[in-house]
Amino acid sequence: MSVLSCQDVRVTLGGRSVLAGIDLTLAAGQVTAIVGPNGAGKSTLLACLAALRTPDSGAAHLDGQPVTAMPPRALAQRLAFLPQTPEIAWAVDARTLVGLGRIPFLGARGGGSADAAAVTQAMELAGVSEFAGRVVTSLSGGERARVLIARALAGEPEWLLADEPLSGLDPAHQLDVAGLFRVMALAGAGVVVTLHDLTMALRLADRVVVLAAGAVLADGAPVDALTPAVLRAAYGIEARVLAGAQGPIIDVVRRAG
Ligand SMILES: Nc1ncnc2c1ncn2[C@@H]1O[C@H](COP(=O)(O)OP(=O)(O)OP(=O)(O)O)[C@@H](O)[C@H]1O
Repeated sequence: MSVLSCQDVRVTLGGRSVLAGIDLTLAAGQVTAIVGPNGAGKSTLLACLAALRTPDSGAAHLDGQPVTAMPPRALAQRLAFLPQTPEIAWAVDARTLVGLGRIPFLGARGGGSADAAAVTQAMELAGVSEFAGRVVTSLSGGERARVLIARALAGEPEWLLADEPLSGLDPAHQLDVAGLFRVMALAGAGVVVTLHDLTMALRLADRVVVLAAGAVLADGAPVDALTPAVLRAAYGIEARVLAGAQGPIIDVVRRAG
């Protein structure tokens, strides 16, 4: 079973400690949600795990190898990163964009039938087959977000690190994408997502890591990590965990006094 981890990761930006020594060991086959207030360091942590940022000290490892020392192509064959605000500068059609997810696997002669099949399957899984011929810049924000999820899936990654992948999606598509993450985890992939929707974190994740001010405040099964006391300390809110029809929901009552 693949393991993605980081040890004593520290990042200082603009003279401020953004990550203050993070230790995490993430197992594949699980959905892990990283939650926490704005500026807590969630995106910075994800970037360190994906080798997109080199920490000032400490390191992230994939199966014991420092991610920043792995050849980018080898890492990209195993790990896909979905940024929070992806830019699409090219007016290409959606199928071409999703095909970019196969780049780490292409040989000198370009893609073959296996690559084409992976692209088709990724578009089906993400529910974007109907957009195949549409120019991506003409798609709505949520449609584009799902095409980018398909691009990440096209590489059939062992690890998917996604920064707020559900923001901008309507409730039905949030459920679809959450279900997709579950299917990936059941198939053995490691899925790590940052989320602001705490009820979604409760329902979607096997494990929740609560970051606040660059430190891990809680880490465990969702109902153990997202307690009223943790939410008060992390966000400064009074919240209740209620029984909903489909499982627990988090009712945010007010700011803590
Ligand atoms: N280049 C930079 N210079 C100074 N500070 C920075 C820089 N980049 C990020 N930061 C700060 O680092 C902190 C952590 O940012 P990060 O994007 O990791 O937070 P986050 O938890 O993902 O927040 P959000 O929920 O708002 O997306 C923020 O306070 C941010 O302003």
